[in-house]
Amino acid sequence: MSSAVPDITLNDGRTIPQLGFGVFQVPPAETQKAVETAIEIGYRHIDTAQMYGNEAGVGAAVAASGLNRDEFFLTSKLNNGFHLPDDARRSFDETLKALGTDHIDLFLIHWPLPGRYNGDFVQTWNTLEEFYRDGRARSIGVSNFTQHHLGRLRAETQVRPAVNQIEVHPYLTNDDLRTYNTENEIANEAYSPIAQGEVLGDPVIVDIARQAGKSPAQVVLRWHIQRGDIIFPKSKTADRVRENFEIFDFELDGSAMASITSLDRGEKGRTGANPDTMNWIPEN
Ligand SMILES: NC(=O)C1=CN([C@@H]2O[C@H](COP(=O)(O)OP(=O)(O)OC[C@H]3O[C@@H](n4cnc5c(N)ncnc54)[C@H](OP(=O)(O)O)[C@@H]3O)[C@@H](O)[C@H]2O)C=CC1
Ligand SMILES: O=C1CO[C@H](CO)[C@@H](O)[C@@H]1O
Repeated sequence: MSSAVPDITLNDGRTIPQLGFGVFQVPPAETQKAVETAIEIGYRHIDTAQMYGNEAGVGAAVAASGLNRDEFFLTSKLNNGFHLPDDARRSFDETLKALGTDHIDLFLIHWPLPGRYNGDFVQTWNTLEEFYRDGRARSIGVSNFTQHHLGRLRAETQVRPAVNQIEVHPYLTNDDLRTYNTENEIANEAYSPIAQGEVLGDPVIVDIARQAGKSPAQVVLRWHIQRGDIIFPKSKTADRVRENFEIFDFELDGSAMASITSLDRGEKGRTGANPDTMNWIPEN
């Protein structure tokens, strides 16, 4: 992969660019253009999901780029209504078709859905293991899993998740779960890295940004990079997409890192759903 973006090595030996572009809430009709802009800027890692309804736009942008498929790192996620094995197989085929590829770089279980399917995300994981073994998913992982979900996978399945994609930002540092992931060689992917914009006006962050000569978003994204997490901020605004990419020419010192980490509000800082109660299945 060519760019200043560092690679992280996953537990299966594959590598993933530490910075990518997320497309949650990018409308399907605008996704191709948004991803083309990101590709022009230099992004090669794109994070989508069946739930976002915009995989085809991602695929169209990759095709239009004229770059080789292996220049890209593409992630998608199994939608909540498709945990049963045959549904997962069918929807995985649709994901590959929409993305216009015969393999995906990383495929995740989007949510563990504790109250659905008798909580049997283990069976769902076994189905993702099939995709991994037949080579159509180069890496497999999970999202919104906590320690007890991961403990079951560890005890009852063969392939360890390569990543756990969880909410992490200065208002929800999620450090206990991050540490658990690290101890189990599961890479941390930090979603909603700027808390969907909510942390950008924080006086501590604004002050550090002023001193660094950078924007609040750049400072927060840099904080994630220095913590070693994989991030994929989302923006529909080209200037912001560029700004979010320009985070490799400065460094935060230990005191700035600690000040940002101390903004943690625990559960109160969460912007999305709680993994232990989230059972929502989209209508389609
Ligand atoms: N696995 C999961 O359950 C989840 C995964 N995700 C993934 O994580 C990605 C990122 O998280 P997301 O929830 O989108 O939130 P982010 O933390 O990336 O924030 C996105 C918001 O911040 C704004 N923004 C982006 N860059 C800047 C900037 N430089 N200055 C000011 N504002 C900015 C955007 O506005 P605008 O677009 O208008 O420019 C948008 O409103 C998602 O796209 C998705 O891929 C997210 C949620 C859940
Ligand atoms: O990725 C996601 C984006 O937001 C959805 C809810 O609004 C979440 O369910 C999902 O995890």
